Amino acid sequence: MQVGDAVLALSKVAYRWPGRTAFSLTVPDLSVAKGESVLLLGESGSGKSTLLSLICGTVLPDRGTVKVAGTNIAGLSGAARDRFRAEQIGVIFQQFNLLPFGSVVDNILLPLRFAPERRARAGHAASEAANLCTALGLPTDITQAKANTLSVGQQQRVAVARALIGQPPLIVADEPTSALDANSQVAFLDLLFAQTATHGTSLLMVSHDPRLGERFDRVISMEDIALIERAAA
Ligand SMILES: Nc1ncnc2c1ncn2[C@@H]1O[C@H](COP(=O)(O)OP(=O)(O)OP(=O)(O)O)[C@@H](O)[C@H]1O
Repeated sequence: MQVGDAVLALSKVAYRWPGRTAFSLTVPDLSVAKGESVLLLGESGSGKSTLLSLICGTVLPDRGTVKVAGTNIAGLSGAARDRFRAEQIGVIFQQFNLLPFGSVVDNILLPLRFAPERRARAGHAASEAANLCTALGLPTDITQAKANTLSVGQQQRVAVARALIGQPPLIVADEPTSALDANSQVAFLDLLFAQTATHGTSLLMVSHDPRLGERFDRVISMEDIALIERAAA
C-alpha cells in the first residue's frame, strides 16, 4: 500500500497507561487504506480499546506516530486535536453514547458542532440527518423522538448515522454489534457496509467475534499486529 493512500497509519507506536506497569502495547506498523474495511480481533484485555484511543487521539503514544488522513495527531494542540477528531473520525461506541434526552436529530448532528469542515460537507445538515435515517431504515417521523425512547436497534442506527454524517474519511467502531442478536448483527453490518461503500469511507471495527470476518476486506488480530505485555492475572 502506498503511504499516501492510507487513511490511518501507525508507525512504531508504544503506549503504557500512566501509573500502570502491568500492561504495555507496541504496534510497529498498521495501515488502513482509503475505502478499506478492517476487522480487528483480540481477546479481552489485549488492548483493542487502548489502540482505538490512540487512533482517536484521546491518548497520545509514548513513542511513534499515529497519522489520520496524513496528519500526525500528536503534533496538534489539545483543542486542535479535539476538532481534528470531530472532523476526520466517526466513532461508534459499544454503548452508543447517545445523549439520552437529546432528539434523534440532535444526536446525529452532534459531531458537526465541533467540526466546521464536516458541517460544510454535510450541506443542509438537518436534511442530511433525515436522509441518513431513511437510508438506515429508521422511520421518517423519528427525528424528533428522544434517544431514550428508542429501541436498542434504533439507537444503534442513530449511532451509525452520527458517525457517518459529513462523511468523515475514517469510521472507528468498538464492538458495535455486541448487544445484538445474530439477525440484528447481520442487518446492522449490511447497513454500515452499504453506507461506507457509498461514501468510500474506511472502517476499522473491533470485535471478539471472528465470524464477522468474512464481511471485511481484511481481518487482523491484536496478537499479529502488536507486542502486548501483560502481567499474569
Ligand atoms: N483508562 C484506562 N486507564 C488505565 N488503564 C486502562 C484504561 N483502559 C484500559 N486500561 C488497561 O489497559 C489494558 C488493556 O485494556 P483494553 O480495554 O484496551 O483491552 P480490550 O482488548 O479492549 O479489552 P475488552 O475486550 O475486554 O474491552 C488492561 O490492562 C486495562 O486495564
